[in-house]
Amino acid sequence: MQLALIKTKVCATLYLRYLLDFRIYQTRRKSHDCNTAWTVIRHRWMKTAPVFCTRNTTKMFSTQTDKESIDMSKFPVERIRNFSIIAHIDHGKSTLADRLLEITGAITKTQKNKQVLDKLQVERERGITVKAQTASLFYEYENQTYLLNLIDTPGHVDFSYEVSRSISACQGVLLIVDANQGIQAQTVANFYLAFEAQLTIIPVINKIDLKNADPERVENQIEKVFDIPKEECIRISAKLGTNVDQVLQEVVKRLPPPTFNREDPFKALVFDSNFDQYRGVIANVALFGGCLSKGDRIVSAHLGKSYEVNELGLLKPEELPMERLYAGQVGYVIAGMKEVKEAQIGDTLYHQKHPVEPLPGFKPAKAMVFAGMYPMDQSDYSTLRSAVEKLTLNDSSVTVQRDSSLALGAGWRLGFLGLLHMEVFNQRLEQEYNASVIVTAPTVPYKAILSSPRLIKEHGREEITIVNPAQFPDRSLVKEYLEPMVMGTIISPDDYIGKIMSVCLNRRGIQKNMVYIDDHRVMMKYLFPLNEIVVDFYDHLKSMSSGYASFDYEDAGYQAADVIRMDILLNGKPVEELTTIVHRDRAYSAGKAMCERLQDAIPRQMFEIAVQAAIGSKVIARETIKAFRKNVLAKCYGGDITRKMKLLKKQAEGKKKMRYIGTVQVPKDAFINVLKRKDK
Ligand SMILES: Nc1nc2c(ncn2[C@@H]2O[C@H](COP(=O)(O)OP(=O)(O)OP(=O)(O)O)[C@@H](O)[C@H]2O)c(=O)[nH]1
Repeated sequence: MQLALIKTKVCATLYLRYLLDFRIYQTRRKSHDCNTAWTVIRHRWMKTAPVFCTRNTTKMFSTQTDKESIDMSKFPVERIRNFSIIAHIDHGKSTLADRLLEITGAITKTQKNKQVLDKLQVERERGITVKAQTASLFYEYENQTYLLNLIDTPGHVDFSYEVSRSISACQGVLLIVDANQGIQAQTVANFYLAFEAQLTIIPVINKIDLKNADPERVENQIEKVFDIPKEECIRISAKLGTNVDQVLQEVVKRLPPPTFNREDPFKALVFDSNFDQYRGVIANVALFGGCLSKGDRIVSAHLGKSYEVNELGLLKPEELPMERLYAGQVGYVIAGMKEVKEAQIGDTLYHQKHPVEPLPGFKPAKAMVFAGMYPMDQSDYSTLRSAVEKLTLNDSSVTVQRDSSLALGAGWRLGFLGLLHMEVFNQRLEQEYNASVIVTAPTVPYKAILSSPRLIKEHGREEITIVNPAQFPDRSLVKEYLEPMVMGTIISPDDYIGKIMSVCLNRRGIQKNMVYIDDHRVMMKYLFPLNEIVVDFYDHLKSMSSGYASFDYEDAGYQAADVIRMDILLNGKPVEELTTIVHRDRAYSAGKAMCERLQDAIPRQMFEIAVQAAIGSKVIARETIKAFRKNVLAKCYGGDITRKMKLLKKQAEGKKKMRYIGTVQVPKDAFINVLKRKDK
């Protein structure tokens, strides 16, 4: 009795302290935003309250720890919500995810926890999500505990396949739109991914705390472009926490629970996978039926290999081992897989004894950008090889092929999902493995329909894919070349329409559609050859529109193209790494521009350098890099002109000889810089 009295007294004191805290917090922030303040207070309360309160009181303030004891075998599927956050880059997915984790008590609110779901160093530095992360959150709503599985998705076009797989593990999505920037190209692309998967979409307008925020305008855009009534939008500030609690409530109210059955045979979708040095592959899975226990034998549908489950559990976001996972839940599985290639994103897992139809939508990652990668110093080859091997263990979407070049030595030809993917890979090599590499200009995969019986026999088929321009077959051996196309979406303020159209035309873009999404912003659809946009199109678009235009693209298959191979010769010797594939109509201008850029990029040397662009044996452009010239006449004061002429002639002969035997030093960064174009 006395103990109960003490407990009540302490609780009352604490309560008063927190009320006081609440006032102080509000005044300090000079804001009247009760929700934000309440979130902070509630969080502090949650940390101390369980010590003093009875179980019923604690239930009001859900903590993660007491939920760990929940018996998942009895947890009803109706109280599970699987959802994803999708948005244009930088619209605040990771920040909102962090807030949701804080509210549900999965993490504490400290500065260190910024971007908890963005685990890679490059992610935190660049502020982009590269690998999707998952967290299971327990949330208390109307005296019921809900299990909310949040799947954070990457925000860049390069990773749209991962986004599509994450989405297929969900029943609904939060579509985040920045209250200042409004709908951007990637918002549209992500919306359609969710819409086509028939998911419930909750539009969330973020960053309402910004001075230039105009949530009203964004709501109108959402209504116009996506046909979602503007009343359904939730206005939040993920940074301050404003209305974030409402987001969780709406997730519970609006999203349907998964409809999967525990009695069905076990079936799970792999929507992400990571490699752990000590434990092997950790596959993130969503259970579409049945249940999975430790020790079960499972099979991956794509490779048909079988494994024994060593460990499984929930992600909160750290791993929480469990004995079993049930239909409707999302978690991780460790089953002795040695490479991420064994747990490919989109693959299906099933019980060895109960085979099932694989889930639809699986496609192996498709590399869209290829580049050569060589060690800066050939003696570092083996160190770099082990670094590349380790990184590719963790990223199944990178394709690796051995390659070697006269100028750069032994290396690899790597295939990436896109340019950002390639840059991130390089950055990780440098940061995590301290490797320094030379990367050649990226190219896209072309196709050729062969006509030469010899080549058809050699390849065993008529259609071949060419990922290295140096291996581009000659026109005379080919019926037709095909190039990869993409459907691009550009959203921009209408002030820049003229400039954007001329750049798109310059890049062989064909306009397919143009609509106003509000009074000043326009959305344009263009069909582009991938090659034209892969290197620097987005940078140009951004700079010409003062950063306002956004761009996204999706695969649009292959199309016949009149493309040819252009070689670059330095003093008559072809440099394989600079060979490119260009459209015939642009060969002259591209060749001239390449020569000019190389002239700037290659420093003057002791002998003259002829920089030439050639198609077959025909030289189409030429620039000359003048030699350094020692003043051989310095010591001739006055005197006979014939002596001077003799000295100059001797010098010229020496240079000529040197030109044939000397090797041209090409700076390493020239290999990528020469391909960047200047659009007018
Ligand atoms: N003012 C303000 N800034 C915000 C808010 N939410 C996010 N930000 C900021 O916006 C920037 C981008 O936020 P992120 O959460 O990294 O965005 P993201 O969508 O996860 O980005 P990607 O992972 O690259 O797709 C960060 O600098 C955040 O601090 C908000 O509500 N208000």
